[in-house]
Amino acid sequence: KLQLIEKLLLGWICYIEHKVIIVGLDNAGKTTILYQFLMNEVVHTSPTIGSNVEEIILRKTHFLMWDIGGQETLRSTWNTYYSNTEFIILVVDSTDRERLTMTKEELYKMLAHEDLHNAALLIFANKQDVKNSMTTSEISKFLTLSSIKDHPWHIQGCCALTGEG
Ligand SMILES: Nc1nc2c(ncn2[C@@H]2O[C@H](COP(=O)(O)OP(=O)(O)OP(=O)(O)O)[C@@H](O)[C@H]2O)c(=O)[nH]1
Ligand SMILES: [Mg+2]
Repeated sequence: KLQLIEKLLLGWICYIEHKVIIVGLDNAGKTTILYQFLMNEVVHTSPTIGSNVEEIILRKTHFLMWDIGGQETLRSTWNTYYSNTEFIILVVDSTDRERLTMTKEELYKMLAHEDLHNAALLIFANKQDVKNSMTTSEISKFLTLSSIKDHPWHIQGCCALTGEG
């Protein structure tokens, strides 16, 4: 039988909010993914100026999800969101071959930031519904994910419009 103090502790642990940041270049689908998570719906989005923040509860675990605008002028502000971040979700537009180099630069800049040294990384290869989009393994190779040893990471193909992945 749990002692009162253990019950209190357990309740408190379940209530702790885990901070998640959703980053990636503009038009990658970050806001679409956030609201697909939250409401299982495709919302009409416009480019995010600043950020959106929503609380999502999955299996009694609370996540505070920060969806940050990806336009070039906003990228220099990403680091103001880093403190206490446990999970980084990097959204890649799998149709945008030209800008994958830019994504790679942003990724490694982020991973080198001291405020993120304990964060785990999830990469969404979004827009898998589009014909001829890059596969997760192509993206993984291009981003040299296998070289990342100091952060746990995972790459997942998805389509924010259907919620697949
Ligand atoms: N075909 C397809 N289109 C998508 C998908 N996900 C998002 N989109 C579209 O991509 C466009 C940009 O989506 P947003 O979610 O606004 O992109 P964002 O990453 O939040 O962009 P910023 O806020 O500017 O950083 C929208 O027109 C979406 O409908 C997807 O999986 N497949
Ligand atoms: Mg957005």
